[in-house]
Amino acid sequence: MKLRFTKMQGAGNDFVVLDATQQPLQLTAEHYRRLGDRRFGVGADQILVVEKSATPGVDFRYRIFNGGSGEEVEQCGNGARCFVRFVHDKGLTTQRTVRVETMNTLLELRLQDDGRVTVDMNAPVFEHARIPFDASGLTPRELNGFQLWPLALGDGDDIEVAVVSMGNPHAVRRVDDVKRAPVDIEGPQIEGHDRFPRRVNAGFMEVVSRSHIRLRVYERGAGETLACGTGACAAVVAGIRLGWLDHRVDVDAPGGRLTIEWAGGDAHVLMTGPAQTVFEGEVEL
Ligand SMILES: N[C@@H](CCC[C@H](N)C(=O)O)C(=O)O
Repeated sequence: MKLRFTKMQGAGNDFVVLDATQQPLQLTAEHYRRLGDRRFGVGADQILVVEKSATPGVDFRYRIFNGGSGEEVEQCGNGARCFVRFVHDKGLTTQRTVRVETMNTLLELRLQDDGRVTVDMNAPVFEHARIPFDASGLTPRELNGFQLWPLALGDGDDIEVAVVSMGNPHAVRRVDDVKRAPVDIEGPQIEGHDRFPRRVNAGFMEVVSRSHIRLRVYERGAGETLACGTGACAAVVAGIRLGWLDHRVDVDAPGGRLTIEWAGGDAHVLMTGPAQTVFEGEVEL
């Protein structure tokens, strides 16, 4: 089977984007892993499938598959920005504000005049059952009315994480120097920790000032990526709840900068950042 694709990136988080608006795609997890494979396929952190929506008032549906595992997941912030760029560049819409449904949410996205995209990422979710996170028997450290949870890792060390869902699960750990953070060792241990029944994205956040953090994320099903949009939202939300950050924060990931705004409470999280096409191609699967 031959498949046309667009390769895109947002702050270095890279995607294979497939247009399924004209006819549905019948791909398996193995196909998605193959597309994500940097040696035997195209290479991408995630594969995004753009479809028509059957819901009134919603412009598109887009589905997200992790490139490492091939599993379908709920949410992808950098992917959402690339999705908007894609539907514009392909002439699938001329609207600058687009409404799209993912597996579990509706997002509203706005293509800015400078080419960046702002995504309304909805309100963060803290209920453990909805993350999901199993805190039974754990005693958290309270800070500013929010909790840091102890997590025992394989080597016997206990770390502390804040937990939040941005539609997908995140554990955020504060570190002194993100360049030296043990992302490659602790990342997989946190991702597969049995306190997270659906696994988790593991963020390592260095607080530079109240409006600036540095962040690395070991993503569920993809490994460490150059940026994670939902990870940036989760880190800023956790940092605000813990009293470390103000309401508008620049997040420097290894691949670029995202700006995250959150007023707290039930307010929606806004994420702004770049989205670019890298090349187009055809692949034999
Ligand atoms: N790169 C993403 C997140 C993609 C999904 C994630 N790996 C998961 O499994 O939840 C982003 O920009 O948010």
